[in-house]
Amino acid sequence: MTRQVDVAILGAGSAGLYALGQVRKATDSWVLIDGGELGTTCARVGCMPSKVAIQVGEDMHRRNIFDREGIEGGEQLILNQEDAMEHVQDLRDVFVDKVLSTSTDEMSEEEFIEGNARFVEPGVLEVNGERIEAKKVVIATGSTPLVPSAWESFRDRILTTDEFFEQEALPESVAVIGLGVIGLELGQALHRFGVDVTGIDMAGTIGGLEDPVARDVAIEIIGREFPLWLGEKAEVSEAGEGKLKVTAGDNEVEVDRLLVSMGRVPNVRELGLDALGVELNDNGVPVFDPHTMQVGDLPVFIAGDVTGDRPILHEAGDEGRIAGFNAVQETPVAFARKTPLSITFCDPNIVTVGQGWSELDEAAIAVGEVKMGLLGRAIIMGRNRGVLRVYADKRDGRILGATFVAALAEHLGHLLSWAIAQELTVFDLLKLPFYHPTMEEGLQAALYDLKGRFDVEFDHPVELRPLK
Ligand SMILES: Cc1cc2nc3c(=O)[nH]c(=O)nc-3n(C[C@H](O)[C@H](O)[C@H](O)COP(=O)(O)OP(=O)(O)OC[C@H]3O[C@@H](n4cnc5c(N)ncnc54)[C@H](O)[C@@H]3O)c2cc1C
Ligand SMILES: NC(=O)c1ccc[n+]([C@@H]2O[C@H](COP(=O)([O-])OP(=O)(O)OC[C@H]3O[C@@H](n4cnc5c(N)ncnc54)[C@H](O)[C@@H]3O)[C@@H](O)[C@H]2O)c1
Repeated sequence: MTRQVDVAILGAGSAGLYALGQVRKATDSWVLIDGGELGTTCARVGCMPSKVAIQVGEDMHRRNIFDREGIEGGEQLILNQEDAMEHVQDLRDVFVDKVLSTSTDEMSEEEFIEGNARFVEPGVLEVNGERIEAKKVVIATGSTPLVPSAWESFRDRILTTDEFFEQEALPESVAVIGLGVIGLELGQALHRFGVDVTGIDMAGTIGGLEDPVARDVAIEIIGREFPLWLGEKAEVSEAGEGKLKVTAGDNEVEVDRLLVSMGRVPNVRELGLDALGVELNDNGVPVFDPHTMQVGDLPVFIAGDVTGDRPILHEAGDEGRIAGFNAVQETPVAFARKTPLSITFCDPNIVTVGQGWSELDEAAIAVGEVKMGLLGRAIIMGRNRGVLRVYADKRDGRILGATFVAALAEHLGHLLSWAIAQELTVFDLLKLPFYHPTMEEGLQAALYDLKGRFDVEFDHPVELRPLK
C-alpha cells in the first residue's frame, strides 16, 4: 500500500509540531509520524520538569539565609524527596497534557501515524510496512542522552534525563558525570534535595563557560555547594554492595547512582539516511543550510535537536517554522537566525549572549565588567555573588556579546540579546532607563565600566539624548 502526501513530518516533538503549524496553512495533504513517547522532550523530560525540580531546590535552599532575616525555624524544614518528585511529575503531566491535547490527540489516523519512519529514497518513506510518497519531508526526530557503551553493565544504576523525572525515591549519593547544562541544573537541584552529589567534568570548566573570569567565578560559587572535579575523565567500576566506584584523576568516590549528562546524540541511526545520497557529518546528520534548513538540494528539510546545531527550544521552534514554511514553497526562502542566547538555570544563572569568548579577537574588543558584590538589589536578595562581562567592538562600541554568572541573569541575557539584534552600542544602551533598585543596575554598571574603556568625550551626559 502506498500513500501520497505533500509533506511528511518525522517527529512530533517541538520542531515537528512547529513545522506542522506552517505546513497546515498551505495544504491539507500531510502526515505526522512518531514512534516514540509523545508529549515532546521539552515538556516530558526536558525544559519543564527540570525547572520544577530547580524551583523546589531553590525554595529549600533559601532557608540558609532565614536566620539572617530574622525568620526562625529554617533548620527544622524538611524536604520530603518522594513528595517533591511527585510534585515534579504532577506538573510535568500538566505540561505534557497541554501539548498532547492541542496536537496528536486531535489528529485522525490518517494524519498521525504511530511508528518510526525510514527513508527508502529521498521522497519515499516506509513506516509500519506502509510506503509513503511525500513531495517534501521534514526530519525532526530529536536526540537521545549519550551513555558510553563501556558503561552498559552498570546501566541499571545510571540515570539520564530519560529516567530521572520518573524516579519516585532518590538515591543517597550520585556522581554527576558531565557538568554542562543538564549536569549543573540537575546536579545542583539534587544537592538541594539533600542528595550527596559529586560533580565531574573532563573539561576544565562548567556549563561550557569559555570566558576565563566568568568560569573561575562560577566554579568558585557552585563549588561551595558540592565538590566539582574538573579536567579529568570519569572512570566507573563496581564497588561492591551495589555501589559504583567513580574515579577522575586522583579523586575517588563511591556512589549509589550516576547521573550521566555527557551530551546527546541525534536520532538518525534508524532513519536510513544513506538512501538520501548526501554527505553525512561525523554524527550521521546530513549537511544542511541553517538558513533554509534544506538538506543539500533535496526536497528534504531538517529541524530541531536532530541537527545537533542549536539544541534549545526557541531555536527548535524557529527551525521547525523555517523547515515547515519551506516545505510548502516552490523555492526555499533563506531566513536570518536569532542572536545566540544560552541560559543555564543553575544558581547563579550562567548566561552567554551573542559571540562567545572563543569567537572574539581579544585585541579587537573592549570588555566591561562588574562583580555583583556591591549591587544593592543583589545584596537585599542575599544573592550578590557573580560577575557580568560585556564585550563590545573597540572601534565603535557596538555590543558583540556577554557572559553573565549572576542571580536572575536569565533576564539580563534577554535584554542584551535584543540589544545585539538591534546593533546597539554601549552609548545607546546607557541612554535607556534602568530602574532602581534592580538587577538591571548591575548591567548598567558593567556598561559604565565598558564605556570607560573608550576614549570618547561627549558634550552632554552620555545618559541623555539631546532633542534635535
Ligand atoms: C533535561 C533537559 C532540559 C532542557 N532544558 C531546556 C531549557 O530550559 N530551555 C531550552 O531552551 N531548552 C532546553 N532543553 C532542550 C529542548 O528540550 C530541546 O531543544 C527541544 O525539546 C528539542 O525539540 P525537538 O523537536 O528537536 O526534539 P523532541 O521533542 O525530542 O522530538 C523528537 C521526536 O522525534 C521522535 N522520533 C525519533 N525517531 C523517530 C523516527 N525514526 N521516526 C519518527 N519519529 C521519531 C521522538 O519520539 C520525538 O517525539 C532541555 C533538554 C533537556 C534534555
Ligand atoms: N537551560 C537549557 O537551555 C538547557 C538545559 C538542559 C539541557 N539543554 C540542552 O541539552 C543539551 C545536552 O545537555 P548536556 O548537559 O547533556 O550536554 P553538554 O554538551 O552541555 O555537556 C556535556 C558535558 O559532559 C562533559 N563530558 C563528556 N564526556 C565526559 C566524560 N567522559 N567525563 C566527564 N565529563 C564528560 C563535557 O565536557 C561537557 O561539559 C545541551 O546542549 C542543551 O542545549 C538545555
